[in-house]
Amino acid sequence: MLELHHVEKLFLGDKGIHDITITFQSGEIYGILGRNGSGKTTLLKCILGLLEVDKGQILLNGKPACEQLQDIAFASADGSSLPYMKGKEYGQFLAQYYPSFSMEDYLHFLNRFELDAQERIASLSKGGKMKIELAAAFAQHAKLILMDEPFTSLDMYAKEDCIHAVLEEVMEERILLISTHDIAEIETIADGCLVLENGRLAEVFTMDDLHEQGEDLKTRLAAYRPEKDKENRE
Ligand SMILES: Nc1ncnc2c1ncn2[C@@H]1O[C@H](COP(=O)(O)OP(=O)(O)OP(=O)(O)O)[C@@H](O)[C@H]1O
Repeated sequence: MLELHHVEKLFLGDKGIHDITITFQSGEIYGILGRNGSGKTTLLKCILGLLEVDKGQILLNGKPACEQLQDIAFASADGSSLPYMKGKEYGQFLAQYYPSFSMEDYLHFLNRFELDAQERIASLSKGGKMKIELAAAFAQHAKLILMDEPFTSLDMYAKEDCIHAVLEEVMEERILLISTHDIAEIETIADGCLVLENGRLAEVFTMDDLHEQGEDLKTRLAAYRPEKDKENRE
């Protein structure tokens, strides 16, 4: 279980995230949605301990998440891999740090994503770099997997592969949080979504509830379109 209690991280000018309280159960996939600048990446970085929170608590299975980094995987479109390494070397590097990292699984995912393990990461395309991140995140066998914009640079086939891999990797003891603007993809895989607006938790819903109400993500998110935009479209 991942619990966030009144989490706050503010940058200059009151930007960041304010008073976020939410709980995710193991076995769940949640989409983190919201307009540009709404706080999605900040939230993920706080959970990962890359940003120190100003207030609040983040607990993974009852203990501070920042003390369990071995159990948290992060795949980001910004790239956290080491570009001067070859794909295979990067896996060997990670295996030294994460006891649960499986080199066999990592190479399996590289192969599945049609990546050459001997190619230098720096020379890969944006989508190629994202695939390295995803392969590393899946191979870490972490209890919590955080993905920041995983679909953005993937082609349609790689998106499909990624979706299948995500679904295969979800297990009872694991939580996946995916920050994304790709609502078609997240609608396919998520159990639920949370929406951030100006750094605050605007709403949380399960996909079952959404569909029972006869809505889809696109219609639900239309409520967050700025008034000016709405007027221009009418
Ligand atoms: N290191 C930082 N210093 C100052 N302000 C920051 C910093 N990081 C983020 N912010 C601000 O905090 C707010 C939330 O940013 P964040 O990157 O979390 O948004 P986001 O929802 O991930 O956006 P996007 O969809 O564009 O990726 C923005 O106003 C951003 O400018």
